[in-house]
Amino acid sequence: MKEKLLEEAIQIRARAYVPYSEFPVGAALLTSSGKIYTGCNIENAAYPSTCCAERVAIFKAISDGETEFTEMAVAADTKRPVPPCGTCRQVMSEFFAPDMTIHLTNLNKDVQTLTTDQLLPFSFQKEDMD
Ligand SMILES: O=c1ccn([C@H]2C[C@H](O)[C@@H](CO)O2)c(=O)[nH]1
Ligand SMILES: [Zn+2]
Repeated sequence: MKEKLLEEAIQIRARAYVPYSEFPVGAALLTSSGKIYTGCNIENAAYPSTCCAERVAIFKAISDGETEFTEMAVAADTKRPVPPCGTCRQVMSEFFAPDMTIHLTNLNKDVQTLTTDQLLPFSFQKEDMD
């Protein structure tokens, strides 16, 4: 499944709306029921209104009623496997198990696989507000 997710993440970059950065990113998220949700980055003339590929994929899945995820892939044309931004890491920590695997890649298919907790250790959680 890892290879399929990497391929889908690379392919969905074609749908990215990136007139400002010209830097398309793709993501593919696997649910525990076996469904794949893809996402691409969607930019805006008001730059901070941009949504990253990772969050588009996660929010598509959540809005479809999905709650359990097993694996994610993220791809961009980078020298090293693309590192997700801090906001996406925080959103991943909200919805993914601490030991869920996230495959980061580039167009050479160099892959770095990390867990949610490795991407954002000591993340703020809803239990911290109890
Ligand atoms: O992991 C990442 C890193 C960057 N971007 C997007 C945000 C913006 O559209 C562009 C440049 O930062 O890349 C993502 O979608 N995911
Ligand atoms: Zn991000």
